[in-house]
Amino acid sequence: MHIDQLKLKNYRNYGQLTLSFQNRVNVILGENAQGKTNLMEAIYVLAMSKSHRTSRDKELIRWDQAFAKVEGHLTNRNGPLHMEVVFSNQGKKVKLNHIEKKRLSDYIGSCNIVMFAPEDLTLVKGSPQIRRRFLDMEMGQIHPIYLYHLSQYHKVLKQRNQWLKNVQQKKVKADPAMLEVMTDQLLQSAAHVITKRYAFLEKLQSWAEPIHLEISRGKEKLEVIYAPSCHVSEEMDLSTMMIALKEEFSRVEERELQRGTTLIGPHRDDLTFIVNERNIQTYGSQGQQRTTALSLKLAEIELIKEKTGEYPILLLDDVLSELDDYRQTHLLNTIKGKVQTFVTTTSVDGIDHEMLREAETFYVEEGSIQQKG
Ligand SMILES: Nc1ncnc2c1ncn2[C@@H]1O[C@H](COP(=O)(O)OP(=O)(O)OP(=O)(O)O)[C@@H](O)[C@H]1O
Repeated sequence: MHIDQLKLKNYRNYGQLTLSFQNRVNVILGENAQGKTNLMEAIYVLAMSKSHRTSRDKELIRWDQAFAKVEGHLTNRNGPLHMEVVFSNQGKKVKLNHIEKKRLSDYIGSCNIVMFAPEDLTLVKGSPQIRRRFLDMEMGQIHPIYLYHLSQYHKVLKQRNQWLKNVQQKKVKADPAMLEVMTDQLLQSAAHVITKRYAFLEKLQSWAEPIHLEISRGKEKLEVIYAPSCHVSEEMDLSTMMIALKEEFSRVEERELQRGTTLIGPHRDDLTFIVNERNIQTYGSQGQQRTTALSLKLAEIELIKEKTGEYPILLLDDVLSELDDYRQTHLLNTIKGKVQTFVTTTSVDGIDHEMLREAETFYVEEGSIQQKG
């Protein structure tokens, strides 16, 4: 799958912009703060209908403008595809082949994207939130139904948390029947989310392990493990998981009423990365963490290919220079000739790879772009 043309209107620091891309590698060159990441973000937004770096859609609209529009002509295995996202005061609208889609899950998944940005290098050591976000974003693309269960979960979680808070502040009575209704609703979506996460991780692991072994020159065995916030396990099917969750919720009920919030569930779950049987969150070197992040991204690319039948578009935002020569070469060799790739960098000096020499180059300066073949 690839993007042939991207059009932006009032997006971040771009007024109006139309760019045509090469099927393979496109290099976006420019000084700091000129709009390189904004361009990558726009491609991400086109695919996912939201930004990878902010949840506030308003930030995407160019200052003092009423709306922002990202539009793309793409080609996938079924032929040409037109995608469009508009942000305005009335919220967000998405269109697929010029037809508005009311449900985002009917839109997301039409264009698969893998983004590798400096933030991803904190995937291992950063907060659990970063790892959950990684799971949610990646899974949402290949299993739109996952997004449905996840949004149901968050909807009920919000209500349940509000109610628990009201009880804690003695604004409402702790009615056990009320709590049970909300808990039952919550654990149903929770069970869907958790079983799907387990299944996804098993697949991801099967791709990431050999990739990681290769990048570490045969020295490191990577395991990615789901770390749930309560006693559930991979072997449980959906109904067993619901029964287990019910027990877990009754176990923490009193504490939840005291604390005024939901203490267990997918919003508290995490991932653990083990290399050669050691947890690298605690013991990993910087290099091991980088290699892990890279292995996971490369695994995702293969996973998407396996699931959808075609390679995703790859966005490498300012990360090539963060990797050493060996990892850079490994990354570029892996994607060579098969994945449409966008690379941003302030300079190509330190990156010596035939792929970049053959690439289309775009120079970004203060929200305007010049193309050089
Ligand atoms: N909504 C907006 N409207 C107008 N300009 C914006 C908006 N949001 C961000 N900008 C501007 O975009 C620029 C940042 O662009 P971007 O993040 O793409 O930088 P970059 O080229 O990737 O730089 P770096 O190499 O430092 O990451 C800043 O000058 C910022 O002021």
